[in-house]
Amino acid sequence: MDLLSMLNEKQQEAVTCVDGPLLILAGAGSGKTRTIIHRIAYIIENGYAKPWEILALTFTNKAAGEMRERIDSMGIPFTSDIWMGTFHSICARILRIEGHNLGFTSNFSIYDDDDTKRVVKSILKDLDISDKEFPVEGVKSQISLLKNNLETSDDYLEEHDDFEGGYTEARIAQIYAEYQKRLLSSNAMDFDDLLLNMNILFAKCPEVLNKYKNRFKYILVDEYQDTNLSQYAIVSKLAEDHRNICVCGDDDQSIYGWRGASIRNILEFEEDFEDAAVIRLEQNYRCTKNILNAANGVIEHNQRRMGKTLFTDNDEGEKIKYLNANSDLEESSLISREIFCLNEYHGIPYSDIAILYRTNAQSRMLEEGLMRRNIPYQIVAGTKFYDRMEIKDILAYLKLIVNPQDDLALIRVINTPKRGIGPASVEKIKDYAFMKGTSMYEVIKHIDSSPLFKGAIKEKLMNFRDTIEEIRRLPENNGLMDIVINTIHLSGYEEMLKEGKVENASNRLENLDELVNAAGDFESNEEENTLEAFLENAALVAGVDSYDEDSSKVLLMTLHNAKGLEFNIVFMPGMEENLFPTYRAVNEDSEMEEERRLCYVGITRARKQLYMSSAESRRVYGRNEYRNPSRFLLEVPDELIEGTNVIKESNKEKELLKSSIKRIYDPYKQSPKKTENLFKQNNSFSDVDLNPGDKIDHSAWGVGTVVGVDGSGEDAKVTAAFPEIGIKKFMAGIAKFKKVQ
Ligand SMILES: Nc1ncnc2c1ncn2[C@@H]1O[C@H](COP(=O)(O)OP(=O)(O)OP(=O)(O)O)[C@@H](O)[C@H]1O
Ligand SMILES: [Mg+2]
Repeated sequence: MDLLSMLNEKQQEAVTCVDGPLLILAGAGSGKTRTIIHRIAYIIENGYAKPWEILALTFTNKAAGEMRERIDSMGIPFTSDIWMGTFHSICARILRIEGHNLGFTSNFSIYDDDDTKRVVKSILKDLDISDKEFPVEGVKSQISLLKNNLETSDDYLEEHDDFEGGYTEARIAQIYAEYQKRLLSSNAMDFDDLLLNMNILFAKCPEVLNKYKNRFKYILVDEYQDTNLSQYAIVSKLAEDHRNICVCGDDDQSIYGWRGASIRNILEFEEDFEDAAVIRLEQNYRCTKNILNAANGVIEHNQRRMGKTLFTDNDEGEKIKYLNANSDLEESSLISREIFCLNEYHGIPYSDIAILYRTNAQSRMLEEGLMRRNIPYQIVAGTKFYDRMEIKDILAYLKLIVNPQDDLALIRVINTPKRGIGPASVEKIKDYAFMKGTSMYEVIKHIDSSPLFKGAIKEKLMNFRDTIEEIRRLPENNGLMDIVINTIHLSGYEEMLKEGKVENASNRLENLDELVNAAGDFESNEEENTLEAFLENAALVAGVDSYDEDSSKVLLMTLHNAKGLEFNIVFMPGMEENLFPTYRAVNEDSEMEEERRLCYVGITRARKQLYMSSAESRRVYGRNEYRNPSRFLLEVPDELIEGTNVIKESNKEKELLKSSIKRIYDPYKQSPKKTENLFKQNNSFSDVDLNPGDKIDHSAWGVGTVVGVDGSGEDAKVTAAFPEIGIKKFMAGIAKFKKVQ
């Protein structure tokens, strides 16, 4: 197959200059992902490397699956041997083989968000730290940020072991160290550990690093603008000898700064890899002219850009349609009516249509609108099927039989279904295991000969042990699907649900059926179809990995989840100030630029037609709030956007609208002083009396919990924890926040 004929000249150049560092820097829809796919095929076909000598990192597992399929369809053999996946899944794979160097066995568990929170909670309890002072969510994000910036718990503890140097930091250091200790003794890693431990492993065991340096002759990274320091460190170490690293990205699409991703990685690639070739792709193949120009018009308002030009030979296409609604309810009706018409009168399949929104909370209203018109839809959510309670319970049984050291899994299942083993007994087992330096299951396993329990409770524990041992024997003569079916049965879970005493029992039974199906699919489709591999997949697969494109349903997802994807028709609802851009960004230039990049990502997902909409009032925290249209709407050049018959403004009114928006945000650009006054005026941030435990809404960091207050009045120093952001300190008199009830 002629691999080059389907590419333009620049793309061909990017595919054929195989050796040495290469940065493909290009705007949306210019074929970066396509170029990566062809480059891999080219490398293999021309004998530069075998499939198993190539490492390709993608942003989602779904993207990796699609890449593999595409390469396969080009007639390239052994594509399943290419190391292709997300950073997390590739690291998990390597750590299964090499983790013993760090004290993990190959069957370590992967803890998700919820598991992580449970561990933090129990540490706070054991160390007698109040979760009012250190909210679980805040501690969790703080640890995550430290990990992604390559701060190990040992280093951090060393730097902050002394309370004089900062109470909060010292406490966090203590919790972080204990957290790592517990994960290690449970033979478990959280998501960030997969990356951090990989770095620690490379630093600690040069021979392991060398092994993988030699194995991966070519490294390719898609969506490079959203890698964090920890990820960057992994690829740059792997590539430091041969330097055959090709990264592609778009600085204008960097949207994960809030999660620790660093645009620095793309900005400084040329410094990190001297004499790197840089190829710019300038032709967009995805969007109509109008859509592309609208996207360009918006992103131009950002200051911090590397600067790119992007053109398309595609048709001009339709103008962008703006729907203006009275309320969020009306917005959802307008959107579903439009979708209904597109399908009914224009024959557009539902699966061509996507609704992309800023926050998950917007989906409920949109869903209701679609339901009213019987429009089939599918939500691609960040929360996963595997997050449901019943699914997690059964997976915990499976995790426990794979990794008996996993205390968290044990605690989850020991009394689910109810077996009369109460918290006091669990605590007793935990303490005893701690004293003996062993796992809780190990204690239960030898409960017969243990003096720890007597009588009825001993019997109950022995029964539980027998159940687990029976489940443990399942893999000896059962395939994956039968293991799952039998676990649901033997654990007593099925009976519990069938008795109907649990809320939503029938729904949960259906979900468990779905889990059985998932196991069945995995068993027949995956080459490595072991229970271990299934559990790993369940831990790492995200909602966005599992949606079905062929299902003839409208897709709903957040703008963040839509990265890298394309749809014929895109709706962007909620184009309002304080929603998109989020209110957190209004006073913070760098956050505003990230919001604008997110808008650019949204617009450029559309191939043929884009709708944007806003509501004049929206229910927020149970109150109706008056809304102003988003500044991003007005940044779309006038000639590219049109109202439909539902648009209410006359041109004159539109002008008024525009000037009202200017009034809202122009002062922010002027002097900081003015901004502050304006903020105070608009939001009535008056003097507030704060105490630890109070919830506040901060202009930049969102809703958080006050951890400490030092001093009083305007000069008081406030320490507060913000989910996803971490612990922040600020002066009460200067910061912009309000107390929330
Ligand atoms: N040379 C080409 N000829 C025809 N179509 C192309 C060409 N290059 C890319 N395309 C098509 O353009 C669309 C966008 O390509 P691709 O998804 O690779 O872009 P991208 O740069 O990765 O976009 P994003 O920044 O959104 O990730 C795809 O449908 C792709 O098949
Ligand atoms: Mg792409």
